[in-house]
Amino acid sequence: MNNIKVTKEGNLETTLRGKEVLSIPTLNKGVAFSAEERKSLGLDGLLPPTILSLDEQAKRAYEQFQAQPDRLRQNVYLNDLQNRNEVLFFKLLQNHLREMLPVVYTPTVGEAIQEYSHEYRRPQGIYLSIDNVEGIEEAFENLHATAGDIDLIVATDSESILGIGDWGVGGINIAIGKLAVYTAAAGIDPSRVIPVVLDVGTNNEKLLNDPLYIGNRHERIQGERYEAFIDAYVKAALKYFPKALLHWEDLGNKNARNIMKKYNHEILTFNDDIQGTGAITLAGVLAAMKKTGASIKDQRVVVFGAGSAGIGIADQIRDTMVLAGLSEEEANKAFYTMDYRGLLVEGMENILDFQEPYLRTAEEIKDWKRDENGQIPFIEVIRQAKPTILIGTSGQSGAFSEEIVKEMAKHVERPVIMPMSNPTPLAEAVPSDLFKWTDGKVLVATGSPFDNVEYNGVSHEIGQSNNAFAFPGLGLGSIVVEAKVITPAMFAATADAIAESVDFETPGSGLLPSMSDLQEVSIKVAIAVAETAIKEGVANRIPENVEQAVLDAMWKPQYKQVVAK
Ligand SMILES: NC(=O)C1=CN([C@@H]2O[C@H](COP(=O)(O)OP(=O)(O)OC[C@H]3O[C@@H](n4cnc5c(N)ncnc54)[C@H](O)[C@@H]3O)[C@@H](O)[C@H]2O)C=CC1
Ligand SMILES: CC(=O)C(=O)O
Ligand SMILES: [Mg+2]
Repeated sequence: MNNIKVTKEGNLETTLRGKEVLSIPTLNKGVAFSAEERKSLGLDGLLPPTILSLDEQAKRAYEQFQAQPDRLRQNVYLNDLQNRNEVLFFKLLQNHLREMLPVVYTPTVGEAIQEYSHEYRRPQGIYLSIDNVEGIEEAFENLHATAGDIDLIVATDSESILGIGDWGVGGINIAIGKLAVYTAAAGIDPSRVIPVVLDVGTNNEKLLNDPLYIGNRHERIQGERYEAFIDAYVKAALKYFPKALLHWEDLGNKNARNIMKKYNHEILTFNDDIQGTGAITLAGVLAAMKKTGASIKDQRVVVFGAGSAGIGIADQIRDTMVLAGLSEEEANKAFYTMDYRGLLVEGMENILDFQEPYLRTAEEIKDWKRDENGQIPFIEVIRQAKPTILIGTSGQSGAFSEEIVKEMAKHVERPVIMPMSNPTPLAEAVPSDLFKWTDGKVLVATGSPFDNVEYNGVSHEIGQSNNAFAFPGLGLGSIVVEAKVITPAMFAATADAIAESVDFETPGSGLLPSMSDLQEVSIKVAIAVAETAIKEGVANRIPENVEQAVLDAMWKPQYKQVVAK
C-alpha cells in the first residue's frame, strides 16, 4: 500500500497515525508497540500502558482461542485476529500449527464457508462480480498496490468447494485458508498475496433464499460470459501484478480443465485440485512403493470419483508409470475410473474429455456383472480389477465399506487406500475401520486430519494426503525463480521431495510426513521446484544459491519496527 513502505533496513515506514495505524493488520502490533513507536505514531493514550512482547501476546491469544466453544467459533476468532494483527495471527498459527491447521483449513473452513454471510464481519481480499466485468480493473486499482507488490493470487468461483458443493461468495474463505497455509508452511509474505472470489452467482437454493446472503443472488452464469469474465480477471491480475502466480481453487471440473488448457502453457498458474492434489497423492503412492518394495509399473488403481482431483491424480501417477518404462497405453490401462454411475466405460454418455484416456473398452468388461441399471458397480470393479491402490475423491461419506475393503484385501498383501475427500465427514472411510477390516495391513492416507490408530500395540500415524503439502512449496519455489510457467517436471519434483521426507524407520509412521513437519517439507519442495524450473529453462531469475534464496525469501512472524514518515 502507498502509505506503508518497507525500508532498506527492514522497518515499516508509514504516513498513517493514531487509530489508522491500529486498524491496519499489517501494521498493528497492539500493546506490543514500543514507547518510542507510540510517541512517533500518535498512539499515546490510545493503548493500555503496559507493553507486551509478541510471545506474551501469543500466550494471551492462545487462551482466548481455547476459550471458544467450538471449532467454528475458533475459526471466526482466528479470522478476526488475522484482520487485527497479522504477525500475531501467524505467530499463533506457527506455535500451534497441528492444532490450528484443521481450524483455518479443512475441515472447519468448510463450516466457515457455509456460514459466511452470517459470520461476516469485515471484507478480506477482493470480490469480483460477473455483473460488473468493467469493475475488475477498478477493484485491483483500489488495492493501491504497485506492480512488484504481489506474488500470489488465489482465486475461486466456489462451484465445487471441498466436497460440499457450491457456496457462492463464501468461497472466498477457501482462498483465505489456502493463503494462510502458504504463509504458515512456506513463509509466503501475507502482505504480498490476494484472495479473490469470482462471483458468478450460485445454484445453491439455500443461499439464494437466504435474506442475509451477500453474494450475487442469481443462478451461476456459464458459457461465453463466464469465459469472458475469467479472461478479464486473468488480464487484469497480470496487468497490475505481472509476476504473480495465479492459483485456481475449487472450480467446477469442466471449467477447471478448460482454464488449465487455456492458460497453463502461457502464464505462471496452476490448478490446485487437479495438479496440487496429483502431486501429493503421487508422493503417497511413491512412499507406499518404498514401504512395500513394489514397483509403480505393477500397480492397478481404482479412482473412485473421476472429477478434478481423481483424474488429476490418475494423470500424475500415469505419467510416473510412463517414466518408469510403461507405454502411455499400458499406463492408462492401469486405471479404473468411476463416477456416480459406476465404472467409466467407452460409449457411456456425458464422458468428460479428461476422463477419456482411462475408459475401459466394452470388450474388456464384457463378462463383468452389471447392476439393474446396466452399470458396473464398485464391488464388481474391485473383484475384477483387483486394485493395489484405491483412491477416494468422490465426496461420498463411507463409500469404502467393509465389503469393498475386505474384497480388496483378499487380492493384495498391502492395500493402499486413500480416502481423500474433505471435509472429514465426507471421507470415504475412517482409518480405524480400514485397519480393522484389513487386519492392520492397510497403508492409508486421508485428505482431512485423523487421530492416530492404535492397532496391535502400535500407534499408527495417519498421513494427510492433502495438497497442503504440495502447493506452498510449489508456490514459493516458483516465486523465488520467477518461473514463467509450471512444468510437469516441477509437479514431479514436488511429489519426489514430499516422498523423500516420509519417515520409513519409525514403526507406525504415516504414509506421508507428519503435519508438524509441514514447514520443513515445504522448504524441500520449494528448493526442488526452483531447481527443476532452472533445469527446465523456465526460470527468469537464477539465484547463485537456490537453497539460500528460498530461505531468504521466507517471511517470518516477527514484528518489524514501525517508523513514522
Ligand atoms: N485431499 C486433497 O488434497 C483433495 C481432496 N479433494 C476432495 O475430493 C473430492 C472431490 O473433489 P473434486 O474432484 O474437486 O470434485 P469433482 O466434482 O470434480 O469430482 C467428484 C467426482 O465424484 C463423482 N461421484 C459423485 N458421486 C459418486 C458416487 N456415488 N460414486 C462414485 N463417484 C461419485 C462425481 O461424478 C465426480 O466425478 C472432494 O471431497 C474434495 O474435498 C479435492 C482436492 C484435493
Ligand atoms: C484440499 C482441497 O483442495 C479440496 O478438498 O478441495
Ligand atoms: Mg480444493
